Amino acid sequence: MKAVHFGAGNIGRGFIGEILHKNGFEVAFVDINETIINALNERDTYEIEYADDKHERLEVSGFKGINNGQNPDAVVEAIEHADIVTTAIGPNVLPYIAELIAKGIAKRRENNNERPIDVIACENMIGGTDFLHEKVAAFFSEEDKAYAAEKVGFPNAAVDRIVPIQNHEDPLFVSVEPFSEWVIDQTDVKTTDIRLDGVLYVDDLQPFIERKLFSVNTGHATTAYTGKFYGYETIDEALADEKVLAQLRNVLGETGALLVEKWGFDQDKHQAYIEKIVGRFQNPYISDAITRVARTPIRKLGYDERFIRPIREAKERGLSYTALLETVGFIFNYDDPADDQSVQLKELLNTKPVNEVIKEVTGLEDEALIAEIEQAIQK
Ligand SMILES: NC(=O)c1ccc[n+]([C@@H]2O[C@H](COP(=O)([O-])OP(=O)(O)OC[C@H]3O[C@@H](n4cnc5c(N)ncnc54)[C@H](O)[C@@H]3O)[C@@H](O)[C@H]2O)c1
Ligand SMILES: O=P(O)(O)OC[C@@H](O)[C@@H](O)[C@H](O)[C@H](O)CO
Repeated sequence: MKAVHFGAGNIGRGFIGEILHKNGFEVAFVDINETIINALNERDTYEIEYADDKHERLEVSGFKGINNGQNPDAVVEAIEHADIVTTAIGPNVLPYIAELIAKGIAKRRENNNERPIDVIACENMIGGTDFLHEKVAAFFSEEDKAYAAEKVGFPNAAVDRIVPIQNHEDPLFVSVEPFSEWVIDQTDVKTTDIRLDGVLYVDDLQPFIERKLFSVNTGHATTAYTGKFYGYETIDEALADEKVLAQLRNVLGETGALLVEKWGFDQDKHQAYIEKIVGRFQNPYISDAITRVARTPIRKLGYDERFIRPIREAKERGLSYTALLETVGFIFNYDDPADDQSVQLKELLNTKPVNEVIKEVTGLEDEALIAEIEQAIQK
């Protein structure tokens, strides 16, 4: 079995690569990072270390690297012969790889390849694969469209594992938290004979992705932006401060109340899920930079993203969103000169009225809510 995976970064090598390897796949990692691609081609193995007191390691083998910037034809060829295509490159990058995926699918059609294939975006985004599908379909001919409707699955997915930025001499070595969860919407899967061990296949992904995004990611981002406000550099360091921990717990209390009401989750089980998350963030064997978790703040302020969507839905249901609003205030005040979106956000705030910036980045039209956000920013 063959897989093509876009993005040989932290989660790519540290989770998707792990699962594909354990399931016996040969993996072609596609990336523009020359150091990583060269290392993948020079070496037969790389190691994953599980960050706990045992420090166990897994040796991953059976891979190669393709630089899509330098060798796009090799990517098309790899997709032509693959059983599965996965991505973990960041939502903003998905449009840039869409054409290559479309070309690979067109090649399969031209060669009368009857074997189905699934394309799965493993990004932190609701409807990530739907978004990628839309971008890929824009490059389809009418024949490709008909072929893809029959032979190409685009299932949405949720992935969860904390993989911080790696600073090792070995560019392939990756240290990951032991916990992991990969959930795939099986209703859109076309390769029904492939069932990846380590993946949960479900009929309705929505409760899973919302639970993950609005607990793990809303909580993580809350820790990062609140932590940065109080002068910290890493997530574990920030959570040692009771003010940051309290903000995290308050936010997870608000999204938890929403999720329990919306999806009918068992209250106690959800509380246990929250406790697990707090423990994961406090993992002493992981040092996760606030700049990584807080990266691309404009994306994180999006209409369907980890803050604005739970705020909108909590408001609709008459639930509390005070702590979520406070965190949004911290995001608008976030400053990382090395993050393009942070710089862009500052520029917007320096050149336009605050309520206009809020509308622009959040997509909100609810004037009362916009005013509440403005107050939170000023506070
Ligand atoms: N790291 C985590 O803890 C984690 C967990 C779950 C989900 N995710 C999601 O996975 C995605 C990737 O996150 P990450 O932390 O692994 O980031 P990362 O920066 O470590 O990896 C992204 C990789 O994509 C590559 N890339 C960028 N542009 C590219 C292009 N045009 N073509 C090919 N490759 C390109 C980069 O060189 C990099 O190696 C994000 O959507 C993130 O939200 C991350
Ligand atoms: O990847 P982002 O920028 O959407 O979010 C940053 C982190 O919260 C995220 O990468 C988590 O580590 C991950 O989602 C845990 O599963």
